[in-house]
Amino acid sequence: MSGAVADPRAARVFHFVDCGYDAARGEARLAWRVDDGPELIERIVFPGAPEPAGAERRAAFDAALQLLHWLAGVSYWKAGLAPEIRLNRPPPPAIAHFLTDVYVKGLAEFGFVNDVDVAGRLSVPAGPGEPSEPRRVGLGETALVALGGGKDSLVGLELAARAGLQVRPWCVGESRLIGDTAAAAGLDLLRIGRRLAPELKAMNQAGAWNGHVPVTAINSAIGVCAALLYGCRYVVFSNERSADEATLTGPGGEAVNHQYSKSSEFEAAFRAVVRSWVAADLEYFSILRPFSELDIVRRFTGLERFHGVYSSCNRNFHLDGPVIRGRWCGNCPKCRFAALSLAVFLPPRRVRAIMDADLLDDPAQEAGFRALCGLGAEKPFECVGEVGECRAALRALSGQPEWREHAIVRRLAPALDDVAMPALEDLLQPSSRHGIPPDIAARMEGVPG
Ligand SMILES: CC(=O)N[C@H]1[C@@H](OP(=O)(O)OP(=O)(O)OC[C@H]2O[C@@H](n3ccc(=O)[nH]c3=O)[C@H](O)[C@@H]2O)O[C@H](CO)[C@@H](O)[C@@H]1O[C@H](C)C(=O)N[C@@H](C)C(=O)N[C@@H](CCC(=O)O)C(=O)O
Ligand SMILES: Nc1ncnc2c1ncn2[C@@H]1O[C@H](COP(=O)(O)OP(=O)(O)OP(=O)(O)O)[C@@H](O)[C@H]1O
Repeated sequence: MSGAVADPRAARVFHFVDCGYDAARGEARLAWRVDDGPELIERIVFPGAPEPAGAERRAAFDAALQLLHWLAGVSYWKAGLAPEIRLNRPPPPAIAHFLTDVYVKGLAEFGFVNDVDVAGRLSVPAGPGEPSEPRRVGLGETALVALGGGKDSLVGLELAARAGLQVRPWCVGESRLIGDTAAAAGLDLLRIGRRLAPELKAMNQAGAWNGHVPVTAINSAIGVCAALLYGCRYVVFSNERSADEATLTGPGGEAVNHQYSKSSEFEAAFRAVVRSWVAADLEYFSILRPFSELDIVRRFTGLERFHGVYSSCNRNFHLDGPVIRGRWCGNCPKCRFAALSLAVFLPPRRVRAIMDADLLDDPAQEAGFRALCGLGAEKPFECVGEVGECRAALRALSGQPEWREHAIVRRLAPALDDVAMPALEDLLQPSSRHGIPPDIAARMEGVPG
């Protein structure tokens, strides 16, 4: 028996057992099993124990919960990479294809780091038929805007509000820092609970496969469930166009993108599945898709009320809470990218006030900044801007008297003469490629940048 723990890598069959919603407790229960091991149960808690109003919305919610069950299974399937998958409800072929794509591309970093062929091990069986006739469920006008504690979602929240959307910020998990950002916006935060199956920890300790998962895909499906429970028409994420750049190219020539489930490819595919499988009048989109990371940072520098509460450092966002004392660890790719990008638009004094450090003047950080700029090292597996953006940012700093003598700028600027990079002005131009509903996109055009 391989079961859930004994030897997690000996898994043969991964079962999608079932999923359900207890409206009295506001709790969704998602269950899987590896071989004949115990059920692995993940719980999602929706505050206020909401119930979907009416039969059509109930049917749409059941479909959304099913979609969440299929997507959240990635955390548990990846632990054993069982070659056979059995589903209590096999998806129609188009959705089986979508799930295969999300698992393979969303686990590309996992596969690369572990040197394991995810696509070769994955087989998602399809059931008969296509998604049924798209249903319309008649939701209210509120926009559920996902918050992640960082600058992107705060710029997204601000933009949505300024474009006239009735915004309701929400997040998955207990992060206090995310709560602080919502408070700084003067808005109540809808906090959705998520408890992974406790057995996963023991499986990891027993040597299960482990690595990065497409967490934004899971959060997106949770957002769609919430929209149906709370009666909101829009599920808004703040994923930037820079998230489309692959982190690196794998040995078979495939793109390995740490941010796959933030990409426009995922967004478009997920939106199509939501429309056909869940509800045709529920809108899922990223409000920041037209913008580069540098443009988002430029916009963020004007939102001073968030500067003392937010953080982009992922050391804040572990399931068991932060693993740092302050808001910035000061020594990771995200902290370095924050320092570099803020510096393009703010003087040293103000960057130091935000991050409590001046990373651009710390020679010990040179290798990390080289990696961001693709100067002899690979782009890191983290949510950072494009290599071209980092180069353009550094080049801009080399022309600014208050930054050009900083150790990192002085050391790396000469290397920029030999590499290609986009012009900063081009990076600050919005793109017209996005999935924002046309009426909202039109209203966004009137919002000052
Ligand atoms: C905070 C963080 O960076 N976590 C990554 C880290 O996990 P760690 O063990 O250090 O801490 P936890 O996040 O608390 O995870 C504990 C274990 O649980 C597994 N797990 C967690 C969430 C989940 O949905 N499924 C899971 O199986 C996890 O594997 C741990 O064993 O390292 C892990 C392994 O590489 C990463 O998987 C953890 O990443 C989290 C899932 C996470 O939330 N990361 C975001 C900060 C993140 O990377 N966001 C991306 C979004 C990209 C996307 O395509 O969605 C980004 O900002 O670019
Ligand atoms: N705990 C969470 N609950 C719901 N949505 C989340 C959560 N964490 C991140 N997100 C959303 O996922 C997307 C990607 O997160 P990301 O970390 O890039 O954004 P951020 O935290 O706003 O900005 P930054 O780039 O500064 O870290 C954003 O839309 C964000 O709102």
